[in-house]
This record gives sequence, C-alpha cells and structure tokens, in this order.
Amino acid sequence: MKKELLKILREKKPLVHHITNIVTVNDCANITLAIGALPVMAHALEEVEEMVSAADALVLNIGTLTNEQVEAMIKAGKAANRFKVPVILDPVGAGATKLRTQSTKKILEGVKISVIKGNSAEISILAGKGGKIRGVESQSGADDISEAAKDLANAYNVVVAVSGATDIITDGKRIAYVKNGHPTMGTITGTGCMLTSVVASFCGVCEDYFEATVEAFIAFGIAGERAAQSSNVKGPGSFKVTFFDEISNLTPEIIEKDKKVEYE
Ligand SMILES: Nc1ncnc2c1ncn2[C@@H]1O[C@H](COP(=O)(O)OP(=O)(O)OP(=O)(O)O)[C@@H](O)[C@H]1O
Ligand SMILES: Cc1ncsc1CCO
Ligand SMILES: [Mg+2]
Repeated sequence: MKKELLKILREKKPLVHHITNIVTVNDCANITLAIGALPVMAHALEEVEEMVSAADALVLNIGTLTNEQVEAMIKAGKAANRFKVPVILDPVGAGATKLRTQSTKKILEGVKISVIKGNSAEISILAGKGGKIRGVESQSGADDISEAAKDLANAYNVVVAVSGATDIITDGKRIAYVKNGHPTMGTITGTGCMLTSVVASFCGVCEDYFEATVEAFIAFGIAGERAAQSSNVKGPGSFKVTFFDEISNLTPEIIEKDKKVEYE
C-alpha cells in the first residue's frame, strides 16, 4: 500500500489549502505542484471556510502570523474539522516569541489537528521540555526528543513529526526514524515549510496520517539527496531549482529503493 501512495497522490491531485507565511508562499505552491498535488493559498477571513470545504488538506503555517491571520486559521481549521479535511500545523518559530507560542496553543485548543510538523526546538518547547530557538532556527531540543514528540502526540492525539538530520514521526504509539535527507537542505530557507506542504499532500490521499507523514518525509529526503548529488548544483540557488526537479521526478520505485526508515 505504502509503495503506491505517490501514485495515488498523482492520480487524485489533492487540493491543498494553505494559510501560510509570506516568505515561502510561492515555494510552497510550487513544491505542492511538483509532488503532484494542487495548491491554493487563501487567507481572507471571508473565504477560508468556503475554500476549505473544497479542499483535501489544510496547511496552517504561522511563519509570519498576525492576530487576524490566526483568527482565519482557527476559522478554517474548525471548518476543516466539520468537513473531515486533515489539518497540518507548522508552528514556525514557536518558542521565539510569546505570540508564536500562545497562538500555536490557541490553534491546538480550537482545532483538531492531524499532524504537527516542526523542528526539534519547536516540538520540544510545545511539549514543555525546553529547547532553544533563534528566530525560526532550531538551536537545541529536548535531550530525549523522541519522548518529547510522543508526549506531545499523546497530549493532543495527533501525529507529531520532527525534522532534522534524522526525522522522527510518531502518533504516540508507533514511531519512525527517517534517515533520508542531506545537510544542503538547510542552506535554503523554507525547506521546512515545503516539507509541510508535501506532508499535507500525502495526508490528502491517505487517512493513516502517520503513514502518510512518514512517506512524505522519505520522499522529501530522497529528493534532497538526489539534488545535492547532482552535477548541476553549484550552491544554494541551483540546489533549490534542482530540488524542485527531483521532487517532480520522484517515482514509487525510487522511493522503495532509496528509503532509509526504521520503525520502533
Ligand atoms: N543535517 C541534515 N541532514 C539530513 N537532512 C536534513 C538535515 N537538515 C535538514 N534536513 C532535512 O531538511 C528538511 C527540513 O528540515 P529542517 O529541520 O531544516 O526544517 P526547518 O528548520 O523547519 O526549516 P525552515 O525553517 O527553513 O523552513 C527535512 O526534510 C530534513 O530531513
Ligand atoms: C525566515 C522565515 N521567517 C519567518 S517564516 C520564515 C521561513 C522559514 O520558516
Ligand atoms: Mg520550520
């Protein structure tokens, strides 16, 4: 079943409604297209409920949040819950400011989230296990990040995904470690945001959000490895362009051959 998930995604072309930041909004739209899904960015309070009613997944990314945007996120999220549309939360910079931490908690309390995807500092801080973040950049997370992720997953009954050199995905019971990926992915801004869009794309076609998230992380990591190894790449600019190409050129066979995942 897992092997075919990318195929199903490309056949169904899920519509992924984003309420996201102004830094990487265009990259998120293009990565969603490159994986085979359909993006739409819609933020206005007056239209989010209508838009999400037609969507297959909803991304809430707080990277450049305002109070009004958080209000739109909660409105869209509640509507998504009514329409049984999965909601994927990227708590960008949670812990860096009170607004970010408090808004994330407000969203988690008002909306049934399917997946929280963050870096190790964001997840550790939300789990109440400390962690340091500088702007949107993780400096350090909890000593036992797997336990912190599991605690957060159990506290909100969600899938929690932590990106890093080794990615960790857990639903509170199952846990997966994904070792695909490449350090070059950290040289451009927004790889985390784009990964969230790809997670949402997979969740739009698979109701087991744990499996969908694991598959998304594997696919994203493999594309990063292939781009980093490409002879076209001379630095961050050409890496970014090549990465989009590699996401688009992925096949279920490549994923099956190159995946590095361990389950516990
Ligand atoms: N050192 C590394 N080795 C392998 N893969 C990495 C490494 N650093 C990041 N990645 C990969 O890059 C992607 C983004 O993860 P990262 O933790 O850098 O996100 P982020 O901090 O939220 O990014 P941003 O804030 O720029 O959006 C993930 O797929 C992750 O596996
Ligand atoms: C740099 C930056 N600042 C707010 S959002 C964002 C994009 C990466 O998360
Ligand atoms: Mg991030």
